[in-house]
Amino acid sequence: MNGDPTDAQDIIPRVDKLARSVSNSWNSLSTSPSLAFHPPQLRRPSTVTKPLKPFETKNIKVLLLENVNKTGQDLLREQGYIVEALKTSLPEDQLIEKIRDVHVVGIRSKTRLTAKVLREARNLIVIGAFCIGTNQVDLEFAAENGITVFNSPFSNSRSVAELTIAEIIMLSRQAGDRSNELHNGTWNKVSAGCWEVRGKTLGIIGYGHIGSQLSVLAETMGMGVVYYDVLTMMAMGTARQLPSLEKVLAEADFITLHVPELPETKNMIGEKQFSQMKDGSYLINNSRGTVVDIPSLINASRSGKLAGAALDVYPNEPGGNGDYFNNDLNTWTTDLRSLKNIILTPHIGGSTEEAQSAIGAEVGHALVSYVNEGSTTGAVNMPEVSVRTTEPNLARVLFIHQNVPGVLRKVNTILADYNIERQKSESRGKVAYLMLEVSGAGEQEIATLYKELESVQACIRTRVLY
Ligand SMILES: NC(=O)c1ccc[n+]([C@@H]2O[C@H](COP(=O)([O-])OP(=O)(O)OC[C@H]3O[C@@H](n4cnc5c(N)ncnc54)[C@H](O)[C@@H]3O)[C@@H](O)[C@H]2O)c1
Ligand SMILES: O=C(O)CC[C@@H](O)C(=O)O
Repeated sequence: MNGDPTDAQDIIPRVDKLARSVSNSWNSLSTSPSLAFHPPQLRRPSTVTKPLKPFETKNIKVLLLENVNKTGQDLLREQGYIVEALKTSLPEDQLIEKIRDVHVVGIRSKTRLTAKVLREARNLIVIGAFCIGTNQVDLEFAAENGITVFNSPFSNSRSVAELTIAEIIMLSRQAGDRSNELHNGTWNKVSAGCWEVRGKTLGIIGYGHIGSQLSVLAETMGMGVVYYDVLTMMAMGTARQLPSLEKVLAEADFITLHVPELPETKNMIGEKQFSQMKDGSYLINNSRGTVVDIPSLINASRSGKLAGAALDVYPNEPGGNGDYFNNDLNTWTTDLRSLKNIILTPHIGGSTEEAQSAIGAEVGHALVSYVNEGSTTGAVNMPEVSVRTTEPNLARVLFIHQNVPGVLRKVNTILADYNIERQKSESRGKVAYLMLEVSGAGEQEIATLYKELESVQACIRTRVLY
């Protein structure tokens, strides 16, 4: 990352340097910025052969995939980081090649950052998921290897809720089919099986950010709302929480899914659940493709049990744009395309200018704040720690370590001769994060301190900002 080839043999004795901008509002340290860290798989005592030096911001390498919004890209470029932005995700082999060298990676929903991929990402310190879902990242492996993950928990929620409202009306009026027919030259003016949504019941599965926002919008259109959530959630307006999925399925005219991808939500709606729905009901899935068993949906649609469906997400989605649905992306793609009154959209629920720009700003700021200051506020897999200071001439130590007894004692022994100005520590599962600032340490002392901290058995990753 300092321009040397990142050969594992070379890295072991090397103290890496990362950039720290002096010219941005996130930078609370006014001293010459510098940062050192050691890659996770090199977590063992090593000899620091090069002294720590203040470093250049241009040494931070960022890889952005999946067309991350310009707001986010600009924010990172303004820091002086070297940013490579690609429009698509990458197949695993190409991803592994690219990710080897970078300190920051930004993705959306298509890039799978598995343990296999992350193991190769020896310089990676942080992942930005420029979306809500983080199911595409092995969060536990990342945390246990000192890689912090950020997302944007609600910047696109409104966009998803609005799309869902549009789909409820479009399905209820069979407007998608009528539009397709007219595109093909056929005038087909019918009212049979077309309904107003006023007075109908919407069943929301997963009453979080999106589900609860949708609840408010649906009530303003005169719909009744019932919902199911594993947690007890405060009802918006006159909505009612029901005690089971089955009860919501039995009562609602429209079912809409807003749960995360989890082992418990896989095929949450299958043959049995379709049989529990009202005849002639509608299903909308704008959450994750694994939540609905597609062959069961095809059966329910063909049998007339379902009067319509809208799908924005699929168990298997392509990494970029193209004519994938012509080429049987999944075994059932052709069957799905042949169904009546089914709206198929290419995972665009959160794809609005407003949402993407807000996500770019939110995740971009979180990445800068982590790289430049070590702040994990809002991280999805790390203990949340941040320290704000305006004092000059401090060295900030960031120490991610295994959450085992005795570590703080060892660290404080190492630091015994320094004046610790402040110290914060938090744990989360198997990982703990200690952030502290010392005054009066020169470059040589910092190099020694770094070396000693890094040799603590439980150390996962340490960086020193000065
Ligand atoms: N189509 C898109 O473009 C798009 C955009 C944004 C989000 N999403 C997806 O939508 C999901 C929901 O988003 P959100 O922001 O509302 O998330 P959220 O975390 O705010 O809410 C999810 C809710 O689901 C509940 N839940 C979890 N497991 C459940 C289960 N087994 N049964 C019932 N309820 C359960 C949770 O308790 C929570 O209240 C995201 O995880 C993401 O995968 C899709
Ligand atoms: O933009 C995307 O690719 C994902 C959108 C959505 O599914 C999310 O999780 O926020």
